[in-house]
Amino acid sequence: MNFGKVFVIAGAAGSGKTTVAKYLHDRYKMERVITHTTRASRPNERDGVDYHFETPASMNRLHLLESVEYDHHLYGSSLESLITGWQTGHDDVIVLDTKGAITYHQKLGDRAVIIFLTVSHIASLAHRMVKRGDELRAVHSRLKSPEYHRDLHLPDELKGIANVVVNDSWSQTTNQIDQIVRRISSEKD
Ligand SMILES: Nc1nc2c(ncn2[C@@H]2O[C@H](COP(=O)(O)OP(=O)(O)O)[C@@H](O)[C@H]2O)c(=O)[nH]1
Ligand SMILES: Nc1ncnc2c1ncn2[C@@H]1O[C@H](COP(=O)(O)OP(=O)(O)O)[C@@H](O)[C@H]1O
Repeated sequence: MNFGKVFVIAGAAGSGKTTVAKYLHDRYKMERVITHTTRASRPNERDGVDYHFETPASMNRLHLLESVEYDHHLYGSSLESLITGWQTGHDDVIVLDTKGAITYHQKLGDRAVIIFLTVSHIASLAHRMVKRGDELRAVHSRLKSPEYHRDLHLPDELKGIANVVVNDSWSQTTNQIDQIVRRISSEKD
């Protein structure tokens, strides 16, 4: 089988990770890797499409490549789902926290293309979460969590490795993402 790349989208809550993952799927046919979580689904989220929604017991039975605790809930991804994506002949795209991005870099090396999203004004993150339809209680919990504050900044382990994209203007973001995809694809040739 032809193993491809996995584009790992990391960054703070509300920074646009899911939006960028959807763009990479729509524009470049990348396969979205659906990860597992024990958190409750949000309005408009569907099981098997946005996440595989799990109970702590069902999460425990999975064979995960890596897993993390984020804002009191478990999240994890499997090697099997990466391989299923590559079997389509396309690259994969996955949305992870920065701890997961570090693990992917350590385990997969150049096969993992890390994109770290940030914004110029931190306050816009909470506004985007509210606009997205998150419950206010969930937004407050997120803003209080140490993981949210940790993921505002690029971790030392990914300095010089991750492609940093400031997602203030969507048109500038797509330009930058297009440049990254072109560079990676020219390195493959
Ligand atoms: N390490 C890791 N992180 C994950 C996984 N699935 C989701 N995440 C991350 O967990 C964090 C919380 O995700 P979510 O509850 O959907 O909140 P959001 O960032 O506001 O969209 C985000 O940083 C996700 O990227 C996974 O399988 N592994
Ligand atoms: N450049 C941008 N300008 C304004 N809103 C944006 C931008 N990028 C994403 N959004 C919006 O911000 C909200 C959060 O984006 P999302 O992709 O869900 O973030 P994350 O997955 O990182 O939590 C969504 O409603 C999305 O449509």
